[in-house]
Amino acid sequence: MPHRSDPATQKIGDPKECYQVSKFKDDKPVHALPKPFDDCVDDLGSFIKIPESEGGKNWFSDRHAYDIPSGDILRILHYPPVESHIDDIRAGSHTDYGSITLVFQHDIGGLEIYAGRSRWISAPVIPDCILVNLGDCLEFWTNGLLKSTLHRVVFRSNTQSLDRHSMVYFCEGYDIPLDPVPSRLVPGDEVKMGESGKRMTAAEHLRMRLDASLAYYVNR
Ligand SMILES: O=C(O)CCC(=O)C(=O)O
Ligand SMILES: [Fe+2]
Repeated sequence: MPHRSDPATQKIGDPKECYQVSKFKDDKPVHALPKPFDDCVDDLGSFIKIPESEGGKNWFSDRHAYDIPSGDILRILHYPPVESHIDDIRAGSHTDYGSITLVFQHDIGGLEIYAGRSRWISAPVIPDCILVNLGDCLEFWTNGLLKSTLHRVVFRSNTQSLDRHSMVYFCEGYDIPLDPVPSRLVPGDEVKMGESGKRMTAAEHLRMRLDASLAYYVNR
């Protein structure tokens, strides 16, 4: 089913295809968190200064432990070349839904990050580098101190006729409330409520965003 990254404005889906791998279970192959993520979650906890009595530097890694349920996905993307296209967009503007996203680009660029005031800046392909995007859950957990990055993928005139490939690892929480973390650096302690009347969780947020991006096709 075509996927609309920007369901509010896109009529048809993104001109792209992808293959997604979720965590394997019960002795079937499993995907551990990529090393860069493992290496940085503890630092994030220290940076936010969560008291040790409240989970401290392990606050984030505890919520991304491998053996608890999560919606983690490895998405393998192929953006085919197009002869003529309606607009210049290979993937519509969107934020990612989870905590952080690791983007592995290869050769063909096109990823752009929204810099405010209608300006988009290019996130070029840097050899051997992984681009890290912050997602919605991190914005909720830090009550807006860290921003979920609006981004998109565009055609470049010199590479429009070429295939583009990328791999993206989405770190998603699951049954984890999206309340602000207990830190003096994070303003407010308001609890975010979900549609069920219970505290909104990362899984519920993920479901809502996925439903919104696919609703057009389901309701047609
Ligand atoms: O292909 C890329 O470089 C980014 C893709 C992306 O932002 C996404 O799938 O959420
Ligand atoms: Fe994205």
